[in-house]
Amino acid sequence: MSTLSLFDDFPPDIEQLRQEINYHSYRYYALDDPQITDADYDRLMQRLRELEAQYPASITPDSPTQRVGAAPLSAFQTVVHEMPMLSLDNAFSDEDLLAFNQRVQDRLKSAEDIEYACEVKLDGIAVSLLYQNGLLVRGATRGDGTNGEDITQNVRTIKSIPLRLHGEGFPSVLEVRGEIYMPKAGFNALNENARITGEKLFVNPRNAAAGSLRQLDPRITANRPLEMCAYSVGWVDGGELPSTHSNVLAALKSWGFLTNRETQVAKNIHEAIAFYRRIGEKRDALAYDIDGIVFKVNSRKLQDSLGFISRAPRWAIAYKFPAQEESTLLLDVEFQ
Ligand SMILES: NC(=O)c1cnc(OC2CCCC2)nc1N
Repeated sequence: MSTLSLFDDFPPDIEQLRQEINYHSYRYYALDDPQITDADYDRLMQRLRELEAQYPASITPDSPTQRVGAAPLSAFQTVVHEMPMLSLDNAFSDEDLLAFNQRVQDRLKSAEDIEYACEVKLDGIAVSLLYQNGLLVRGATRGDGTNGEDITQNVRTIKSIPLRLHGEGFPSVLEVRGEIYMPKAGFNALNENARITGEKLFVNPRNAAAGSLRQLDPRITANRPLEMCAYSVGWVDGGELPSTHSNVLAALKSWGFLTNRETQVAKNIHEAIAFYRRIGEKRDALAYDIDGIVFKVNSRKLQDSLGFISRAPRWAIAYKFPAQEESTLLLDVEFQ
């Protein structure tokens, strides 16, 4: 059956309604600027569910009604990352950061100021999302950097993860990397509910996010308040990326991803340190846990010439904040 005839048989508003809902999701999650109320959004979703129940053949994998799969998995499959997911070198003082900047300049044989992209370091679970021709085909944990776990069913339930990329100009193969985390408010509500129902409490939002992603039943994951923030690109094919990391983040936002609003470009390492101070002062007021700031050489050409030391890039460093109040760590198997 040709696509044309497929849609000929259904009222055209099913596809149009789907696109309208996806547009409102884009405005809500990527632009943080919704045009309709949550109640109106829910009414549109209810309408789509009714129409798809009437015309089941019209359902597409990227329909917003298809986020929660049915059958729980018996186990997670292993995914081999086409490009290793790297870890980050740490800095614990201004001196460490200045030394990092000096190493970058020495390596580049340049005394020029280095421009840095400055990002909050979200305290969640690193994840890889693979898109082919704009459709989400795979979600995986970082694992050991080379082998991760296939959690596609679970990432599909997270509303800030687009099932289909928005807009255009994206490469035919695009691997987006980011952090899945649980905002503080969602964590507190989840634990409040667990207290009432006598279920296990989570120690902190990171553990709660890891526990929620580790569920073999996606219906449980679907009920957890998880968000995903994109912060880099891995494997790319069939297209070019912008020349700076900050413009890659802008492109990811235009394609429908949540990117962190605190992100800024520092002209040099001294502005980077000022950014670290400023975010450090507002850390407790942020809606999510962070454990530092990630500084990345903004020029992707310079990133390529700097390369990596074994598993950590020479072009990026995490400047950590002092650990917050130590919580009694319950034994809990976690995703890396
Ligand atoms: N937890 C974060 O928020 C975070 C982690 N990692 C990175 O970038 C790494 C990825 C590959 C080299 C630099 N950025 C982040 N914002």
